[in-house]
Amino acid sequence: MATNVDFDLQKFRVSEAPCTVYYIPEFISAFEEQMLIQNILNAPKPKWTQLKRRRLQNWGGLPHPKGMIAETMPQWLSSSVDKVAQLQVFGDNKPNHVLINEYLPGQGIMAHTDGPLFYPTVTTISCGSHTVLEFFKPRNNDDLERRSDQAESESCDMRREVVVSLLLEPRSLVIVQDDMYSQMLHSIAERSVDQVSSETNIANRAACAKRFQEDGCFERDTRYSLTIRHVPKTRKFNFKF
Ligand SMILES: O=C(O)CCC(=O)C(=O)O
Ligand SMILES: [Fe+2]
Repeated sequence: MATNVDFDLQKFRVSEAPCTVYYIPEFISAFEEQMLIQNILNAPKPKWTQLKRRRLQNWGGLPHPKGMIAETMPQWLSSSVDKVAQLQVFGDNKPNHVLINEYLPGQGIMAHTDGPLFYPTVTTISCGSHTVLEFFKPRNNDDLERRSDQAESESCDMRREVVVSLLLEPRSLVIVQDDMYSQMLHSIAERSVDQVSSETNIANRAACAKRFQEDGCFERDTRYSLTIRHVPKTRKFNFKF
């Protein structure tokens, strides 16, 4: 997909979802996808953070309310980050943080919000497999405070009603902003097969490949997601002796 200043993002707006979601299929090529997966898997072992039910890599620094100590992005990641930056969804800011999640079939992420640190924009490139990202209304104000690290330690997944779902195909980019970012929780169910039908209320289904237009069950493969965001507060590392 070519990206330039004349690129019309509005064409990719998911009008069936609350404000605001953009979904761009085939945002990266199959070659770029393979290179990303290869580099993710070649990262040094200490780059992985092992959670109870999935593992992740943090690039660009560790986000912190007091400011992120910024680290240079590796070359293999910066071309994808630049491609997203060209869409200008972060205004004049350049995205400076990438969280990479690995999901084996059957793995997911509990309902959470990404919090005020990155508001109002979060963008995600999917590699290796499709998945279904589900959005929920919060049950109360505390619910909106749930971060993914807290959600991870929750023992039971208290059911909420799905408001809307997005089908994220491999090589796609999804952009979530505004109320959809701040007023709803999102999660990926721990399933190895996703059922797609009119009942599953997938807001971007019309924008997906032909195979997803027919009702059916779709097996997940291993998925790597690159969540690319802008952390406004950064600081230099201080040595304290
Ligand atoms: O893997 C995804 O698409 C979602 C990841 C996510 O929600 C997060 O890391 O906060
Ligand atoms: Fe998230």
